Amino acid sequence: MSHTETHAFQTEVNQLLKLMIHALYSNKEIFLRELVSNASDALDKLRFEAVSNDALNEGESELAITVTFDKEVRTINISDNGIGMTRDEVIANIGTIANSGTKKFLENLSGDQAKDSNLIGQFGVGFYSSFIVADEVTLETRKAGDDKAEGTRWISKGEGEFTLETIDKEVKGTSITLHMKEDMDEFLDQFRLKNIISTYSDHINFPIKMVKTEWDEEAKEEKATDELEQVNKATALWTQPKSEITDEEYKNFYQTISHDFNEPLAHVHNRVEGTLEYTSLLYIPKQAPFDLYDRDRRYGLKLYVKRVFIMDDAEHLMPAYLRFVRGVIDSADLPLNVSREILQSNKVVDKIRSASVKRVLGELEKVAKDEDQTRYQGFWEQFGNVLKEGLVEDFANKEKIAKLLRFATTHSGDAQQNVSLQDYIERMGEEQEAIYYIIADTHAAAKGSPHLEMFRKKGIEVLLLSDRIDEWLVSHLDEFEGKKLKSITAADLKELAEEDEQELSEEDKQAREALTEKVKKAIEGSVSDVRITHRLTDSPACVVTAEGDISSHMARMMEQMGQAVPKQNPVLELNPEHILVKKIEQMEDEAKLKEWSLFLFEQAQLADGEPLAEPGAFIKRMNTLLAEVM
Ligand SMILES: Nc1ncnc2c1ncn2[C@@H]1O[C@H](COP(=O)(O)OP(=O)(O)OP(=O)(O)O)[C@@H](O)[C@H]1O
Repeated sequence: MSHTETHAFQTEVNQLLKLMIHALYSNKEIFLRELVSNASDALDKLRFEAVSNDALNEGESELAITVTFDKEVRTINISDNGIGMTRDEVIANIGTIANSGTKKFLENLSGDQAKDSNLIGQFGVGFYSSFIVADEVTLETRKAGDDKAEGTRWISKGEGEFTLETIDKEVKGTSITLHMKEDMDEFLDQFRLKNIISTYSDHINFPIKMVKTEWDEEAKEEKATDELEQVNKATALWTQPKSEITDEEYKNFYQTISHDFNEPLAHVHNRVEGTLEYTSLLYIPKQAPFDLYDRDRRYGLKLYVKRVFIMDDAEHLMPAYLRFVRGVIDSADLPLNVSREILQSNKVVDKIRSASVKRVLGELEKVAKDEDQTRYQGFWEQFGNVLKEGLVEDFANKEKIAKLLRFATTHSGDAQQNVSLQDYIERMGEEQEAIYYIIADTHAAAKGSPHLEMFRKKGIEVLLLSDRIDEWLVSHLDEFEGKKLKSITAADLKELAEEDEQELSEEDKQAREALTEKVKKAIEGSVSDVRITHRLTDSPACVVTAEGDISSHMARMMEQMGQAVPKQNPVLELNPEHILVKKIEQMEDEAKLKEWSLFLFEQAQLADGEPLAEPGAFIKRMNTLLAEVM
């Protein structure tokens, strides 16, 4: 005798369900696409596993999905004779969110349903979409090859709990019955269901069957017969010639394989024949999933061998920096029993991968060249920081990736990253040799840095970098099209100095030397050197990294990551034209000189976003100095 156990959903599942029902209400019919897509995955898995273990077929030769409905009792049923699930798998897959990233994400929701529902696009839709249309869902499943008495029935109203029961199940696979909500009559209709299937699931690789109906002349209506008929084409979309596939079909196929309810940004579809034979259909999504930065996240490509599904998440087919690409690769050259280990060091895979990467980058280049920049801007906002990883990861395509980068710069001054390195070079003056950048913790800090003063005055554009990965990025991108990339906070910026120095008299030069010596002596131990600046016009002082040292921004990042960073003193640069510096130059009293010099040093550190060693001492010093002059 079986007994019924009641389990509570994880709180996160409840939250997700509520959000999904709210967000997808106007798109209700996708529940069918999602369930059919899951059924198709289950058939794919069975077909693959049965290659090496025929017993899993349990004597059934045809793999298919059946969709039926019952108007009287208000139910729709979607069944497959695929791989099925064990009881433990049901618990793990349905009603739990194993992924820690999901939990973290949900903790960040605002509670404002309208606002949060925009975020649902970052999730896969999947099984839970059943609850948009159903007030109770019954899932019955049995793993292929298991004892027929070992089936599992899962029932839930989608309100906090589900029950589990062990049942006899004759046919392997999964059967899902949706008890439809009161206002969902439209779906209890042959024509409507058939229509949804042909819109979204025509190219599912397996037959989808419905009960055949016949016109009953007497009753003047369609009547069900005992026969089933196939209602989809069941041809894998990627095997069709490009010219015969509509945009709508490409879009629907994307949504089916990705469980993403947004449209894709772009796709590339190629058939390759010759020494290698394969087809690839690759999609670039519009919106990043919430777990794009989660290390445990699965990758998006499905691998097929001669139309037989082999595996999901075939991460060797795309490098990590293109992990957002979804789609299908179907090879005629790999063996059916190919494993993840074999994929790791396989020449065929390497070739497919490098050609696929080129296609994706080529497509991005095309989108980037569009006159209307909104599509590329959208892509960049979602995936720009991931693409930057490619500069380090993919040496062979470094140039191509560098061309796809976009930056905020002093040209417009706003935070939007929309300037390419090519745009920058086109705007460069003839005598400018380098591409200049500044890195800070935030865009505002970069934009407000005193280091920019001279660049502004001379009309030289500077890249304003403030993404965490940027420090790493510039350390791997020394040059672009023959122009060096140079930090404006680095020690030597001689090119800015030359013209200034030529105009100086010998006397002025000596005075400046005396000034720097004096200040250096006054705050010895805090700075590695004191120099006259070429960078400032309005501020009295700034700090720069001593030659050979790592930048202060990098040092801060390393400290945050718990790494030991050797103590390094910066160079203090003084602006001799500034009134405060002029006053210091005249100062005789050593104690006073020390206080003023420290004060300049500390404010320069603050302007650089640098935390002060002793903030309390700084405030005290400032107040004393203010009181003196008031
Ligand atoms: N018909 C089915 N047969 C066998 N297993 C299934 C079936 N439907 C769902 N599952 C299992 O439940 C899991 C969760 O399904 P769900 O639709 O929630 O997410 P998913 O298919 O993994 O897609 P995504 O997370 O991208 O939305 C699946 O990964 C699969 O293991």
